[in-house]
Amino acid sequence: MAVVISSNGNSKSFDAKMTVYVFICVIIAAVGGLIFGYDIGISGGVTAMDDFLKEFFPSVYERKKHAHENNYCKYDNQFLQLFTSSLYLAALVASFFASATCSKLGRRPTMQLASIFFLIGVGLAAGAVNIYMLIIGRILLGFGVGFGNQAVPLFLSEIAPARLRGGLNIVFQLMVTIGILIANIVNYFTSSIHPYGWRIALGGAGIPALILLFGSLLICETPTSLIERNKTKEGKETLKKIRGVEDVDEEYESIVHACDIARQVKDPYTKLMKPASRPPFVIGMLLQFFQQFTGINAIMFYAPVLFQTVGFGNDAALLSAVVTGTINVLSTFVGIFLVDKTGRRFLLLQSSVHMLICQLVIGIILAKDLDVTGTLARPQALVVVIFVCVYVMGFAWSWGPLGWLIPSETFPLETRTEGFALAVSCNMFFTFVIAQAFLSMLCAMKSGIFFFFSGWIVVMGLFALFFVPETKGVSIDDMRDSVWKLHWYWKRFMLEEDENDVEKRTD
Ligand SMILES: OC[C@H]1O[C@](O)(CO)[C@@H](O)[C@@H]1O
Repeated sequence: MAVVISSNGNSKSFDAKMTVYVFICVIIAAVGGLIFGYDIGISGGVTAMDDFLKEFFPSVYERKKHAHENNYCKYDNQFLQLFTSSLYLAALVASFFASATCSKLGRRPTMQLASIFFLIGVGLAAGAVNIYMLIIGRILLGFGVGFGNQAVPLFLSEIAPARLRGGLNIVFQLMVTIGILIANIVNYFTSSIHPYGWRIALGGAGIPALILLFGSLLICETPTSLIERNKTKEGKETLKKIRGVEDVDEEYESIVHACDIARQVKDPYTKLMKPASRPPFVIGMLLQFFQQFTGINAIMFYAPVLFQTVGFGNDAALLSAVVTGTINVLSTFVGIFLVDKTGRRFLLLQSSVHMLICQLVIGIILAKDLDVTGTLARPQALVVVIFVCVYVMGFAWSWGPLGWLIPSETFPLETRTEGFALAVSCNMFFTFVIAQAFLSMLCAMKSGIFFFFSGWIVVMGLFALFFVPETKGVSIDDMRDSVWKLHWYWKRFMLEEDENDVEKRTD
């Protein structure tokens, strides 16, 4: 599969306007990110709603009602965690199928399939009369996420003029954060609607799913996908339409050339295992692991539960989640603004120190000041919320968007989509692990969970310091010469590959 993705806008620039049509396409496609964010944000609120618990998890409800002591454990239930995490497991599996439909059928049909999965999933989850319907609904939503997260970033990158690709890449993450925020607001209002507020909350995802379904009838297929599937004439016409200029020959030729090279690589997954692929592969996969082990989703999924756990009432807990959601969105704009100015490394390193301090402060307050009923006095609870907010800020301008941006700009073209697909499924896998384990970990480790994540933040900060080179301003097709070959550690893999090539030639 051949995809031309540039994320820093420094690759060859072709004549192109930012057309209204491209703008509409970007907004419609990015609705896929919004649905993903909505699903992330909604489950924490729903699992804190009494009506929902009474209907599907009566034992958790009873425990919650009588929870005075051992407050950390009132939500610890594998089925309840499965409600949240089944979606990510399904998305992980689906992203491999989505990678195939993306190349065989195109990006647009893959997005349409995503919206159909979303709609059926929403119907089942919101209309659920038993736990099976609920979980199957979440699984179908997960298929939607898998198909959407594979197709949308590729679509955005291929449709955007080269000089705007970096910013547009982060629009995906921006929409994710907006989706989380909308879900937090919906949770806040629907929690007081009895007995079916939770159905409205889960059903809310139907609106963006419909927008994606009908909106995707208006948008075009990407030129790369058309040319890749030998629809060269249509590809060229589409390129003219989205670029708003008549002379697109140079860009058209470059896509044809990229497709030719990519076709020569018979097995991109084998190629990914070769030494020369080691730097982007290791960095791409580890960034996903680290992104999730910052502990962000412990906060995102369970913010309302977490705030309740540390002593806020139901309403106040949901409201605090709305505040963190707003900070998440606003701080992502900071990331968009800074990423090409300060560079990637600065953001990764700054935020590691920043997030480490926050996690430690939260951990220390909880360890010291939680009383026997598991609640905090108001002043300390307020400090916890403030540090959660400051923590979210740091994540939102660094490990959040860079987790998607760096893998999309460091793989060479011939393994770019496969590498990216692996990164997406890796992200889903670790999101699943955190979603499934967090409540049990919170129950077992108590405030220690924050020290656990602090430990990982130290590791990722050191990894960024020693192993993530700066890619700002480097053309994406020049990573090998300008980045990897000059890096103190990664250069050995380039030399190994060069030596292998020489040996092959002399044989
Ligand atoms: O904004 C936070 C959200 O961003 C992600 O890392 C995706 O990039 C999610 O896993 C997380 O919930």
